[in-house]
Amino acid sequence: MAKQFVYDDDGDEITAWAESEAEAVENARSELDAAGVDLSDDEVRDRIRVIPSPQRIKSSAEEVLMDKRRRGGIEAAEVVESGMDVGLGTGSTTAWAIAAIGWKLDSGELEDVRGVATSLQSHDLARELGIPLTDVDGFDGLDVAIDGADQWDPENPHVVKGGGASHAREKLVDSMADRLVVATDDEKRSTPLSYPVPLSVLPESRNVAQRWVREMGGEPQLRYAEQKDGPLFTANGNVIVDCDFGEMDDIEGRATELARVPGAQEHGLFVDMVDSVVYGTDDGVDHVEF
Ligand SMILES: O=C[C@H](O)[C@H](O)[C@H](O)COP(=O)(O)O
Repeated sequence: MAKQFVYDDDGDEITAWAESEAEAVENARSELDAAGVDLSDDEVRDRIRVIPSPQRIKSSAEEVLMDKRRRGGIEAAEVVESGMDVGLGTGSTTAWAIAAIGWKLDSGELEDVRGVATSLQSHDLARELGIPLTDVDGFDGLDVAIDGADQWDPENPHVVKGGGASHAREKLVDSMADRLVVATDDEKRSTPLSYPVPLSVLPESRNVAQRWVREMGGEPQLRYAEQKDGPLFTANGNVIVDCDFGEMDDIEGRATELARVPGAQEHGLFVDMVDSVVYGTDDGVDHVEF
């Protein structure tokens, strides 16, 4: 995980990013010297916190560090209260929500929160931040889930998810929550939704699935891995067909059709599941409630 040093002196914020604590102290030292601030190494270490590392997330470093995603994620964590059981989503925006929950537990602002991760990467981030974790078998339901979106609709409680191939476990965890809060940014807003829908299928059904999607009027694309030959495999050993239908006016109809594809495991349409959207903008954060 990456480290961030934060120092706020009368509203002047000094930040130094690094991959290790030693590097963070060193970077912080040069920032502090330049600003003429005198802090001991121990004081510097006290102000270093864990932040999401771009290497562990599908998105590029630029996306992970994008201000509006960071703002959206951190603000979304405000819904978490002490004693809650929380679904922890996946992606560059939710990573900031997970980080913010960890910081609040560390400072004592939150107590007795348990998380259920929607992916290995969210599990590892939460563990490093000291968030107690369990799995779906430990619960009948969760108080809230915070998750990202590849596209969201400001007029309807639906999102497209699965850009990071984690939509199956996300749907399981998110559907268990009394409230699903989507953490995102204003650039992913669209009415109607039109983002290609990820459909995870058994590897053997990849060609059949693509034929079915073409017959539905969609344009299928098998998702290929980076730094590995051939298709990308999900955490459960399935492959992904991204299905481009253009604008989806009948989202319930699309969801039903996709679920019928032979060998389909899960699709990335989250229909009627969203309770709130918290989205970062160029100059702040906004909310939509459903
Ligand atoms: O499979 C990945 C998830 O559905 C993510 O929540 C989604 O791709 C959004 O991720 P990000 O916030 O990185 O754009």
